[in-house]
Amino acid sequence: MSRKKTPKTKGASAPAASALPAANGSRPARPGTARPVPQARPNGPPQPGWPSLGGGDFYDVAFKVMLVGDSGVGKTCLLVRFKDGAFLAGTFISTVGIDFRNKVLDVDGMKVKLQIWDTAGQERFRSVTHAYYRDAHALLLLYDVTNKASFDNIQAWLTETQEYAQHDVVLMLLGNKVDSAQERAVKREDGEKLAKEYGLPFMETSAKTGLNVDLAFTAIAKELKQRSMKAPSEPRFRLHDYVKREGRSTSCCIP
Ligand SMILES: Nc1nc2c(ncn2[C@@H]2O[C@H](COP(=O)(O)OP(=O)(O)OP(=O)(O)O)[C@@H](O)[C@H]2O)c(=O)[nH]1
Ligand SMILES: [Mg+2]
Repeated sequence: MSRKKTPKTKGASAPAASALPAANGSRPARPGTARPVPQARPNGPPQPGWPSLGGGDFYDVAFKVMLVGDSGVGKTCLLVRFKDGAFLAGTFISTVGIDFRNKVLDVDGMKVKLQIWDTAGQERFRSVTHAYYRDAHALLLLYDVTNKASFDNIQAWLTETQEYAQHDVVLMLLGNKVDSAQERAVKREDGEKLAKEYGLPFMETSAKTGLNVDLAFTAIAKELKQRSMKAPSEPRFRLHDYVKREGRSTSCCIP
């Protein structure tokens, strides 16, 4: 069994479209940085005595996750919340092209690296994002609960997904900005109904408070990890059940 270390210069499988710069002050998107396939190690428990994983450099298996949805729904903020535990308040700076961040999670004793691609929601970048769908192992479809149009557009995003993504891609629907209760324009039940219609796991999130943010990515990591194991020793992970059980609603909790 070998434990992988995030290479300084990464593989060159991503479409060249990632050469577009990011306008949001994060690292510019670089070409050729995506990993094409889950890099599963042979099954088995992690070896003792490996170097400290403090820097998040080492991983057993890696997956590519994409955030998609209309401009302004909070994709970049969700990613920043997950990666850095912070909220990008203030002026909204729309993503240009595509950007990514890596995060390694400990999932039941295995280091799962998520390479998370933050796409631009603006129409003019659509052709850029199309090129990335095919390598994605999971897609998080976001709408903004204060913006009905972003919810109505989810069907169009699903159509794109069907057209460009792998048929077995893991999907999850997220209604973001639930902290803005006064401005809510999409009821939780409507999100649930849409999710049910398409057979998607669903949660409401807030990049501002952090509600359900870690949970959404952890659920995806668990599902992808399990799928990558040829003969899983653990009981089958059920994404829908997990999200239903663990997801919190705005009324019940402080994240
Ligand atoms: N109240 C609240 N505001 C949020 C939340 N998430 C994002 N925002 C705000 O919504 C605006 C848009 O957020 P972004 O994350 O940049 O949106 P995006 O989906 O990445 O937009 P594009 O890059 O254009 O596709 C910003 O002003 C954020 O501060 C949230 O959970 N709650
Ligand atoms: Mg963005």
